[in-house]
Amino acid sequence: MTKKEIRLKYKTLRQSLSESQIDDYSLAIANQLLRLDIWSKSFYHIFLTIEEHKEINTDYILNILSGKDKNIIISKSNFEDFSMNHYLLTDNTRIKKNSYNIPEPVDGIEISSSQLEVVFIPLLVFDKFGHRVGYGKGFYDRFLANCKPETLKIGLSFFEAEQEVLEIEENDVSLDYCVTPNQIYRF
Ligand SMILES: Nc1nc2c(c(=O)[nH]1)N(C=O)[C@@H](CNc1ccc(C(=O)N[C@@H](CCC(=O)O)C(=O)O)cc1)CN2
Ligand SMILES: Nc1ncnc2c1ncn2[C@@H]1O[C@H](COP(=O)(O)OP(=O)(O)OP(=O)(O)O)[C@@H](O)[C@H]1O
Repeated sequence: MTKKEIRLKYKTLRQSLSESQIDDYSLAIANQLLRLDIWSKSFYHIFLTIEEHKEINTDYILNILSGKDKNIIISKSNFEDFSMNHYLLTDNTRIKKNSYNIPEPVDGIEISSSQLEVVFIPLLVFDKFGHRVGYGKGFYDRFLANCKPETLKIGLSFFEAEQEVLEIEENDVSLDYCVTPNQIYRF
């Protein structure tokens, strides 16, 4: 399938999920993550849920991270150049939704991409090769290109892998792992 076809398929699939399914699957994904050997690092980047797009509820992962006393980093997206700036999440961080319904920090201590050790990545679809497809603005491809090569890239998905996504481009950054409610994929 092409990226366009595949985006439509998974947007529709997501919209069919009930609130309780989203909650159950999000918890299952967080529990799967505990089985990965990724917990000895310090700097973890996580996305905040766009509820309107029925994304994974990342609150469970945030709880794990704060329970383990990790540095938690969240981003602000710039829709003019599709870049992201990263900030340390603290007890004082004020979060506000932007015009795309993405919850974002208002301000805070800025962290550079090169400091990140683990990045949890939102996606619409992934395939058996670790290719990922998002909303099509290239935010994460640009962001991940600025991380160190050894930074762990972990996709989170409600649905299992597609056989193959066509039209993969040079800029598309592949995943190291993808975690679903039922499975851990290693690439
Ligand atoms: N929680 C979260 N944060 C994220 C991402 C994500 O996928 N999830 N992104 C991952 O890259 C970037 C933001 N990318 C986005 C791109 C488009 C739209 C959006 O609303 N686009 C269309 C229509 C949406 C649709 O396709 O249904 C619009 O303009 O209305 C939102 C976020 C950075 N932060
Ligand atoms: N590192 C980069 N530098 C410049 N342009 C880029 C880069 N990465 C991706 N792009 C461009 O961004 C556009 C969208 O890319 P793509 O379709 O892969 O987005 P996506 O991965 O689905 O979206 P997102 O990362 O926002 O979830 C493409 O035109 C692509 O060429």
